[in-house]
Amino acid sequence: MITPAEAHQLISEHLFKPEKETLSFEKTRGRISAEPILADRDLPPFNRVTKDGVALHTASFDLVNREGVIETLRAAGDPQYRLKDPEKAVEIMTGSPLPLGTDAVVMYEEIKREKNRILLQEEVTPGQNIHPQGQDAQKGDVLLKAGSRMGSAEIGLLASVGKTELQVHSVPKVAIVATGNELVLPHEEPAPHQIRMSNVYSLQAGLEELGIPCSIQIIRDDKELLRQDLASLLEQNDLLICSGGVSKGRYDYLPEVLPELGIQKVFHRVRQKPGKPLWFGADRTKGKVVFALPGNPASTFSNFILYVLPWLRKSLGLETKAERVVMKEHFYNPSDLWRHIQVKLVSVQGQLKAELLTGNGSGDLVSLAQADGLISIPPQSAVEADEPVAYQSFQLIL
Ligand SMILES: Nc1nc2c(c(=O)[nH]1)N[C@H]1C(S)=C(S)[C@@H](COP(=O)(O)OP(=O)(O)OC[C@H]3O[C@@H](n4cnc5c(N)ncnc54)[C@H](O)[C@@H]3O)O[C@H]1N2
Ligand code: MOO
Repeated sequence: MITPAEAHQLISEHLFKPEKETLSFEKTRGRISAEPILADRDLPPFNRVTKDGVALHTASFDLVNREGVIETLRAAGDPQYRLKDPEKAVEIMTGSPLPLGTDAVVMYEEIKREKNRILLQEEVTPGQNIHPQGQDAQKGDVLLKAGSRMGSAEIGLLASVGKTELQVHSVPKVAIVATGNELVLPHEEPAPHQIRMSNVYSLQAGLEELGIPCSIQIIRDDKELLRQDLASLLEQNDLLICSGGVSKGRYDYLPEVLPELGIQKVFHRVRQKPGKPLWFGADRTKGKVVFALPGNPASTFSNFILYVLPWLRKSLGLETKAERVVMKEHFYNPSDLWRHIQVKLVSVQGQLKAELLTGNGSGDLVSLAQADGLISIPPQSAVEADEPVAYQSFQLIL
């Protein structure tokens, strides 16, 4: 049996090779850019007024008596105005270009006003309430490097620079496969010996959070059916994520059927709990990869987090950050397997610490829903309270 580190090494030798594709900017959520995003003009594009009030020229306006007259009114969206009489002021709105011939804006709250006459209540400094042209970025500046993940803020940025189409890395076509005769659909009433399938929906939701669409297929524990259905799924997809049917059971056919379909086994079984029976295989010539995850809910989910996600990250050219978290309490792992333990992050005197969740083993989906992530403890080793340990968050950011 191989170690988790050896499994990671082997997985990284069979990465998906993304191509470049162009998407409309609103559709890029979760995707990784394949080109830099440049400022198409200075940001802000003009000296932008940041308060509703009046613009004036500090050297010409009567700042001794702090009084003067409003020459005109301009709204945001009006072309830039040029002050005609330097001793006067322009009534101006947030978002307008600063009128030529003025160098400060006084907000309404600091003005007393009678018709067109104004009396300033406070000192005025040149440059106040002005967001200078090009202060955030200059035309041609790189705002986001190629390889950036498109989230909500990034999509707003694309809109602001008029980048309505973006080259991104393609993502693998993914099918999620549930196997098992005991499984029924979530809306069905299970017989006493049946269970509602849940794993595939966790995986689907996880992939969707990453901007990766997928299909779901349920296949009964029937060798011939598996052969047929998997063959057609392998035709149409780059990645299959199976859940269940990889252990020692009489009906655990995947390790036998997948190689018959050209998916060579890279490894089966990892020295870890949960998720020991993890099976990974690939068809190098066709560039297909299969993760067959053990069916217990906690095993499926932890293997997805610990192996499938890093595979996706590496395939898309993203680094995986090695996270660490401080333990709240002591833990000893007496077994010869790596233990991946669900933890909840709790605040202890202002510091986040990992509290162990003692669920009911790999089949326990209830404790999984309370966990924030997993810590990994090597075999026959202890971690003490306040000691940092390897941590993998359940937050599915690629
Ligand atoms: N003789 C041995 N038996 C088992 C071993 C072993 O080493 N020797 N390993 C155990 C471990 S560890 C795990 S984990 C499981 C993995 O088994 P399978 O991958 O073959 O999974 P199944 O037997 O099909 O299902 C296990 C369990 O999970 C439930 N399940 C399956 N699919 C779903 C789904 N989509 N949603 C919710 N729950 C699902 C299934 O009903 C079973 O209860 O094998 C041990 N056995
Ligand atoms: O490795 Mo299994 O996941 O303990 O139940």
